[in-house]
Amino acid sequence: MAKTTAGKVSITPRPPVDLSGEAGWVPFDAPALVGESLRFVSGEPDGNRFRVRYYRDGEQHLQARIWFGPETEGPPGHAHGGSMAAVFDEVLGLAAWAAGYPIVVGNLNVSFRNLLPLQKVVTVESRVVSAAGRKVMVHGRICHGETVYAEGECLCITIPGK
Ligand SMILES: CCCCC/C=C\C/C=C\C/C=C\C/C=C\CCCC(=O)SCCNC(=O)CCNC(=O)[C@H](O)C(C)(C)COP(=O)(O)OP(=O)(O)OC[C@H]1O[C@@H](n2cnc3c(N)ncnc32)[C@H](O)[C@@H]1OP(=O)(O)O
Repeated sequence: MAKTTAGKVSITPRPPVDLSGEAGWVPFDAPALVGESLRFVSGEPDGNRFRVRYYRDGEQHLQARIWFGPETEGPPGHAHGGSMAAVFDEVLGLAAWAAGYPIVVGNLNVSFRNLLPLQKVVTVESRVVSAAGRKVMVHGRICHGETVYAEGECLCITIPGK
């Protein structure tokens, strides 16, 4: 933390983080699919909130590598639950779009399983598990290795005319 000449507090940018994917993952260009609107989570790739990179795995599932920066803090030293919910809203909604469904999120259930330490790179896995009529169900989890930090169940509703 440092004071600028105008007296405002500025937060020192953190160094680059490794958001590389696993073998067989292919980078996924989210803005090319849905435009530049995903700024709440993905908008500051060098900032201190989230840093995100999207991939598709060998089975075409959307995967995200996400760094939860210091500005996502909730419990001291750990990510705010709402920050994890925001990540699920974007990643699971985007997973439905990537699977060909023009949707908005109608309902999102999040189970917080473990406190997520700040400044950790985690993986957000996603699976489109069903599609019936206008309802598309997408499941996901925020995890690192064997540790699951949160699980999300997302009911997406297709937008008529899109
Ligand atoms: C001007 C609109 C622009 C829309 C966006 C356009 C383009 C988007 C372009 C790019 C997208 C960019 C990024 C995409 C990637 C990630 C996005 C992030 C995800 C989000 O950040 S997105 C924001 C948060 N999201 C909302 O802001 C939604 C607000 N909301 C609504 O817009 C309506 O509420 C809607 C459309 C959901 C439904 O409204 P509706 O009138 O079209 O349809 P209806 O109510 O009849 O529901 C039909 C059937 O779904 C069931 N159903 C509905 N809602 C349910 C619920 N909550 N729980 C359980 N079941 C539910 C009903 O029970 C019925 O089921 P049944 O047919 O069996 O009766």
